[in-house]
Amino acid sequence: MNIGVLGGGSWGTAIARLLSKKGHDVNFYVRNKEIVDEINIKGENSKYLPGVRLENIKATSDLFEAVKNSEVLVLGVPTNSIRSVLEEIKDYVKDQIIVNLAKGIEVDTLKRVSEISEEILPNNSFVSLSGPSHAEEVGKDIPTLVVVSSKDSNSAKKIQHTFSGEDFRVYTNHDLIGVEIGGALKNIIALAAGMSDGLGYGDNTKAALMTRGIYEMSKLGKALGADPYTFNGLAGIGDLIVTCTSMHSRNRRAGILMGEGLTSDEAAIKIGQVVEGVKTTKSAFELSNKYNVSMPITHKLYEVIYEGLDPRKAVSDLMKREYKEEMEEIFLENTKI
Ligand SMILES: NC(=O)C1=CN([C@@H]2O[C@H](COP(=O)(O)OP(=O)(O)OC[C@H]3O[C@@H](n4cnc5c(N)ncnc54)[C@H](O)[C@@H]3O)[C@@H](O)[C@H]2O)C=CC1
Ligand SMILES: O=C(CO)COP(=O)(O)O
Repeated sequence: MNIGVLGGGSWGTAIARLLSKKGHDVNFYVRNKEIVDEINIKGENSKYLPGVRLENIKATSDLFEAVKNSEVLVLGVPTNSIRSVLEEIKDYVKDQIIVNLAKGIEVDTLKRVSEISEEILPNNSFVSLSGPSHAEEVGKDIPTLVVVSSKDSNSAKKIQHTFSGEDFRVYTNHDLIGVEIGGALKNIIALAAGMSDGLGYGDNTKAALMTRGIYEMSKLGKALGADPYTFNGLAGIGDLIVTCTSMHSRNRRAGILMGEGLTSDEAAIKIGQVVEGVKTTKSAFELSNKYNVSMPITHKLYEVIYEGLDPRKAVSDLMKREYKEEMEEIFLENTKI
């Protein structure tokens, strides 16, 4: 199959390699010309995925070239660049299936990536790929399980078969909202878990953040129309575990730096790659207000990032909240768990 992969960061590169190893013809759009040359001449993207050999991938800085003959188009750019990339390609796109890799909620519109795609490319099927999958490990063929979701189950199944391989097992899930919201919100909790590590707190604190974190992710998901059970799966708890515990995680590492005293901007510069959780914290904060969902961790993180609250004070504020029942009645209503 002829596949265009758009976005030459770590995840786009790992996925371009995975698809080319499966025998697909990969046209890889990378904005930076020096990286294009390095991939084509030396078979490496040393800035974003050092030490990983890239073979049979045609990198190009010509967006049209990557789009024109493709049957599937993979979006590997960060969430807040998706709109501008889709606007740029919309006149050349035919009937390709769009596969999104980004995990976030657009900050200006509070839209999920599927909603942005539907707005700009209403006639193209859209599939979201999510789950615990660091590029650094997929680039080394370490066994990984992910999930794909779409409103069109045939497209989801097609992408499941297109991407699955010996070391990369793809499930389908019918709950597109849950899959997208899980992937986006886990980055917020990973920032908080990293911050807890940076402050010198322990495993108890991190386990608490992860457990209460998945609860608030599920609550917002439910309010937005997701099946809360999806948050028990790969796109929910699975991705939350890997992002809160792995040193590959950009969000966790940024959180550690913030716990050590850096601002979110300083931390993001030091990481040198997209830290999606920073903007998603703002999106989720606004969604939780709009839908009247209590999300205390997200709200405290919002205050740390956008209002300069001291992270140690944020933890102490969370500890001093009124005593309550673990699960709210309203959440348990019509919930399968
Ligand atoms: N890195 C990982 O292990 C994983 C990342 N993701 C998600 O994938 C998305 C991309 O993440 P990474 O690859 O880690 O980011 P990254 O920071 O490594 O790379 C982002 C790439 O997008 C390019 N880009 C940004 N705006 C662009 C535009 N308008 N036009 C063309 N290129 C543009 C940048 O130049 C850069 O090459 C994020 O939403 C992230 O949450 C999901 C799963 C795993
Ligand atoms: O989504 C990811 C792993 O599943 C990547 O998370 P980070 O962006 O925090 O590295």
